[in-house]
Amino acid sequence: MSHGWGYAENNGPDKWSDNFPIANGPRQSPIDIVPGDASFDGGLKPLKLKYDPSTCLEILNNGHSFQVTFVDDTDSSTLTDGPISGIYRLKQFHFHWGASDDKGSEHTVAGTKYPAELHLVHWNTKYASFGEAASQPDGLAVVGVFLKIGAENANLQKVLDVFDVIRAKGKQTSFANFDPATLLPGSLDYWTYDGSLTTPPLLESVTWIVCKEPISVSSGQMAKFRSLLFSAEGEPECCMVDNYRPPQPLKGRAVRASFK
Ligand SMILES: Cc1ccc(O)c(S)c1
Ligand SMILES: [Zn+2]
Repeated sequence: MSHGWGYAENNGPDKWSDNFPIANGPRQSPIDIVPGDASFDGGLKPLKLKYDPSTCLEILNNGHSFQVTFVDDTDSSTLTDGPISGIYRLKQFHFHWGASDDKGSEHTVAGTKYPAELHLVHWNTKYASFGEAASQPDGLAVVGVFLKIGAENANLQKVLDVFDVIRAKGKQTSFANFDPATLLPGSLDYWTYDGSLTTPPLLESVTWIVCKEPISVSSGQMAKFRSLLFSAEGEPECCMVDNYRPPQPLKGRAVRASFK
C-alpha cells in the first residue's frame, strides 16, 4: 500500500514535492509574517464574517487533523469584504498543532511559533463548488487565528469535549449548533497575502487572512488536542501532533496589513 502524505520523517513536508511538485511553487503557505515588512493598506476593508450555527454539521478525524464541517448550499455562513471580492462560503474549520506548547502554528510572526493555529476555510461562490473553487487562484479564503497559552477557552472546550468519540482516523460524529464566531479574537486586524493550502494537494488558490490577535488556550486543552490519533482503529497508535507545515519562501510576495 503506497504510504500517503503525512507529517512523519518518511512522508512529511520535506517529501511532499515528490508527489506534489507545486510544493516548490511561487505562492506556497504558510509563511513567516514579519510585521515590519508588511505594508499597511488603507483600502483593505474590515472582515465581515456572518456565521449561522445551524449550518454546523459534523466533526471528523481525517487522519491529518480534525475538522468541523458546515452545510454550504446557501449563503448562511459567509465571509465578505476584507481583502476579497464577492461572497465566500464557510466549508470547514480545522487546526494545526505541536507536540509541545513551543510549536504548532503554521504561520509564524517574526519567527515566533504559537502552540496551534485555527483555519476557517471559505470558498468563492463565483464557482459552483468547493472542489472547483479550490483549483482557482481566487477560489479560497482561509482565516487563520493563532492560539496562545493562557486562560482556558470555554468555547473551544465545546469542540474538545467530543474528541473521545473521534479519537482515531476516520471517526466522525454529528456536531450541531456550534458558532465558529466564538473562536474569533476580539480584534479582527489582519495580515493578508496570496498563498496555498498548507497540506497536499497544496493548491495555490488561497487568499490568506491571518489575524494579528490570538485567542487563548490552556496547556491542559493543548494536551487534549494531542490525545487524537493519526492512526485508525486497529492500527498501532500514533498521536496526532506536529501536523503543521513549516514556513515557505515568500518569493517576492507582498504581505499587507489592515492596521497601522
Ligand atoms: C482546504 C484545506 C484543507 C486542509 C488545510 O490544512 C487547509 S489550510 C485547507
Ligand atoms: Zn490548515
